Amino acid sequence: MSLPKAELHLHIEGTLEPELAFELAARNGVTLPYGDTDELREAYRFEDLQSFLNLYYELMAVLRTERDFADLTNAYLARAAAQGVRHAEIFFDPQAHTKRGLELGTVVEGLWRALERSEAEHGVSTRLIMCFLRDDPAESAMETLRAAEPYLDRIVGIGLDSAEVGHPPVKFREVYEAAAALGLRRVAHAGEEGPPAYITEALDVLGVERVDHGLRCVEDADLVERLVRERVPLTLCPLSNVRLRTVDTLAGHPLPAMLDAGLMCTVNSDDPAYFGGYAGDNFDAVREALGLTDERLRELARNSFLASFLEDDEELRARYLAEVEGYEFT
Ligand SMILES: Nc1ncnc2[nH]cnc12
Ligand SMILES: [Zn+2]
Repeated sequence: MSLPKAELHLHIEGTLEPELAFELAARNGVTLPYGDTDELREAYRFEDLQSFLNLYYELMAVLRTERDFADLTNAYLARAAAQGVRHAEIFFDPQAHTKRGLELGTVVEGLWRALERSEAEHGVSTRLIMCFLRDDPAESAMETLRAAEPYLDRIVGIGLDSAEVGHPPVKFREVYEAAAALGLRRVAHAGEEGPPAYITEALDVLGVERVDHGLRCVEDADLVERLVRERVPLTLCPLSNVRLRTVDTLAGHPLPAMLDAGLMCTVNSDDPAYFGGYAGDNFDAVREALGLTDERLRELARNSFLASFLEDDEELRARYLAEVEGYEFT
């Protein structure tokens, strides 16, 4: 769907399509344990978040040089632009690369090569959000934050991702405090597989401004009421939820009830190469499976720009919002 939208929950490593994975493997002399792209696609049947993460981290082995990160990002931006994405706030997982021996600079410079040309080449404005792996020690996150200080002019904020259950937000209290002191915006995955209490903790202990997923808030009426009252944006990822089995079917997704409750929902793609679709595909899928009206879809698009970190360019945000209001559905 070409409805103008911002993508607020997108892991750049999760945009690695099988074809590009094999191309980069050949370029870098990396052997993948899959014969071809069809065999690799066969592996995209996930039981839960962890079974996906295992493949996600395995395939990162093909990303080795600045050029690889630039090519990956350019490929994403082209696909996103074709689906109406006008602004993208992009996550990356520095520790997943530094633990493989890459320099943080290789990753950031590579991403930046694509991002700095994105508005001119793809018509997509961008921001970069550095995520910490919550199943790694908090000390590693703190070291990563310190290592990123030379690049903070290119990084708008921090996030928290990877295996959620057993790794509550409070584990990263000091890291988030340090990031806040550096002027970084704060988001975190919470309530994807983890309990509603993790959402509350992300708000109260980490001071997050958006909750990534936040799906399981629906289990706690008081929490829903709070999220509505405080207008906390939730970056939902419907196709991801189906593939990772956090919902049984797309038709049973709580998105319509969440919108009816007054929650500030947005729709995003998470790891589109793995979950069957980019941002526009997610909009198409919820329209089809959940019967969302055009005005509901417009609300989701409006929310995406309102929830974006465009405070440094309110003129651009206003332009995007005007595009949303003027969009004619087909
Ligand atoms: N959906 C997701 N949840 C947690 N960590 C992730 N890393 C990449 N995608 C993720
Ligand atoms: Zn995610």
